[in-house]
Amino acid sequence: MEVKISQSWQLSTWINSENTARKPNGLLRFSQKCGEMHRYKKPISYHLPTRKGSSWQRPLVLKVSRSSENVPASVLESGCFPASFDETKILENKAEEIRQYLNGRCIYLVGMMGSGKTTVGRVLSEALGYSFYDCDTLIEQAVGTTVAEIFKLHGESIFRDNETEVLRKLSLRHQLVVSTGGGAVVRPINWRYMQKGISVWLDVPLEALARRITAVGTDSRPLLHQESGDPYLKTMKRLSNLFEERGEAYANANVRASLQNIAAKLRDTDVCNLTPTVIAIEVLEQIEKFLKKKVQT
Ligand SMILES: Nc1ncnc2c1ncn2[C@@H]1O[C@H](COP(=O)(O)OP(=O)(O)OP(=O)(O)O)[C@@H](O)[C@H]1O
Ligand SMILES: O=C(O)C1=C[C@@H](O)[C@@H](O)[C@H](O)C1
Repeated sequence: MEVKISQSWQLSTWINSENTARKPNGLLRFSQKCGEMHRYKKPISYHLPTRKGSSWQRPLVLKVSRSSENVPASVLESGCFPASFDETKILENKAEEIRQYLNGRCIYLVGMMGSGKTTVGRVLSEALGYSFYDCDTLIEQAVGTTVAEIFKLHGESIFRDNETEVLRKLSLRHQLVVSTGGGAVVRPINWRYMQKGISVWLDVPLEALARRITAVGTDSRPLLHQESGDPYLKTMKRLSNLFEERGEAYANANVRASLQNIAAKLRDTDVCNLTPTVIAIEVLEQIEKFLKKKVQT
C-alpha cells in the first residue's frame, strides 16, 4: 500500500549577493557520454577559462512543501522515483549556486552497497550538468563481464585493481559525478585519486540498506550473495560485518550526507520516505558547507 506523506521543510537556500568577488570557474567540454570511457582510453584534453564574480551568498529560508511516497519494490527495481516540483526546483537552484564554487571538481559518492550512490548520483549529475559515471559499470565494460563474474572468475583482488585503475582515469577528468563501488574506500590509493575532487559519504542506516537490497536481490552483489537462509537477515548480518570493517574509511570523506539527519530535519521517522532528489539536495548543502569552511580557512 502506498502512503502519501506531506510535510513542510525549512530549507536554507542561498541567493547571490552583488558586487563581490567570484572564484575562478572551470568550463570544460567533454565529448564522451556516460559509460563510454574505456579502461585504456587516453584521457581527453580540456581548457580551464577563468571568470570573475560573486563569493558566498547570504542565506534565505524557504518554506517548502514536500510530498513523497513510500516506495514500493517495483519502483525500487525500476530506479524511477517520483520527485515533487518543489524538490526539483530546490535542487536546480542549489546546483546552480554551487556549480561555480565547485570549479569543475568531480564529486565522488562513497558508501555501502545499496546506499543510493548510483541513484542519487544520476540526479546530482543532471542537476549540475555533470557527466555521470558508475565505477562498477566501467569495470564491467573494461573486463567485459559482470562484477559477479569478475569476483567468481578472477577473484576480489583483480576486481580491486580494476577499481583503482578506473578511479585513476576518472581523477584526470572534471565535471563528473562518480558512483564508486562500496569497497572503494578500503584502498588508500583510491583516496589519493578521489581527493582530486570532493568525496561524499551517503550514510544510510543498515536496516534501510538491507531492505533495499533484499527488494532487488543480491545476485549482482557478490559480497552479499547467499544461497540460502532468510535474505533480509543474512543481508543485514553481512552488511553489519562490512560496516564494522569500513565505517571509519567512509568517514574519511570530505562530506557526510546522513539520511537519518535529513529525516530528522523533515521531522520524519522513516528514512525510506526520502526521495533521491531530497538526498541530492542535502548532498549539495553539505558540499556547500564544506567549501565555505575551506574558503574561510
Ligand atoms: N532514496 C531511495 N529510496 C528508496 N530506495 C532507493 C533510494 N535510493 C536508491 N534506492 C534503491 O536502492 C537500491 C540500491 O541503489 P543504488 O544502486 O543507487 O545504490 P548503490 O550505492 O549504487 O549500490 P552498489 O554500491 O551496490 O552498486 C536500488 O534498487 C535503488 O532503486
Ligand atoms: O562493497 C563492496 O565491496 C562492493 C560493492 C559493489 O559496488 C561492487 O563494487 C562490488 O560488488 C563490491
